[in-house]
Amino acid sequence: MIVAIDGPSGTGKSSTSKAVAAKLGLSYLDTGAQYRAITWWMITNGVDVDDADAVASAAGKPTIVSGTDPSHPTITVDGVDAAGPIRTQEVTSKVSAVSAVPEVRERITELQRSIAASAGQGIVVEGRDIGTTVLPDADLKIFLTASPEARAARRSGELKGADVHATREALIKRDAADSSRKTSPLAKADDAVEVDTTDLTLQQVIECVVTLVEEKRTAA
Ligand SMILES: Nc1ncnc2c1ncn2[C@@H]1O[C@H](COP(=O)(O)OP(=O)(O)O)[C@@H](O)[C@H]1O
Ligand SMILES: Nc1ccn([C@@H]2O[C@H](COP(=O)(O)OP(=O)(O)O)[C@@H](O)[C@H]2O)c(=O)n1
Repeated sequence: MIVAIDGPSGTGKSSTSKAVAAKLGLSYLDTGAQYRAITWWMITNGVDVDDADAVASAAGKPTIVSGTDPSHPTITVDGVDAAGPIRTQEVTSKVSAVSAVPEVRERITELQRSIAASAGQGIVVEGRDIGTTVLPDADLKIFLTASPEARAARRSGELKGADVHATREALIKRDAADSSRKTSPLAKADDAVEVDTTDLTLQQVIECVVTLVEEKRTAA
């Protein structure tokens, strides 16, 4: 069972995917964490993230390893735990530039496909282009949405004290960059089920996705 969950930032992809995977005994992959990890490596190694050629030449250098246990997801870069550093404002503001570079996407997509192929019990993979590009044959595709206001309120709740207005503007800017890039943009697959989470609790979203997976399993 391969489940692809895509959507913009703050729609609930990570929390939903982790909970659904844990409940159904599936593995879990946060593909945004992988793009954040390669961005962190570029920053740490002095690569100018706005120089696409420099990013492309360095794309093959870091070794990124994702742990796929939904109750304890991990990410390392060259053997170093990157879970903390990949969540800084600096990485968040630079990740869209790095993830738009085709050589980066090629490398990370290959990694994602090999992780999905080796997940014995199945996997929930969340990101921006999973249903459209990475795993177009996924058994179930979900596209989560929510209003920019709801997403900004959720995100600024996490980043304690962050200004909701500034958070909303940053989210909108990142979505626009992710949706307009040439290679594998953020997009809903034609066969994805769209779930608007604006007025749903996280628990309701989890139940909705679990029901959809169970329906697929029964039909298979
Ligand atoms: N339906 C929901 N209602 C309220 N808060 C939610 C909901 N879904 C997720 N959240 C909260 O919003 C924040 C962002 O969720 P997250 O799963 O990280 O989104 P994404 O992975 O899409 O960026 C988290 O703090 C999460 O607990
Ligand atoms: N499949 C994916 C996942 C993430 N990304 C990029 O990685 C960034 C960070 O993704 P994320 O899922 O960690 O973002 P948040 O929703 O947590 O803010 C996105 O803004 C995209 O630029 C991507 O290009 N393709």
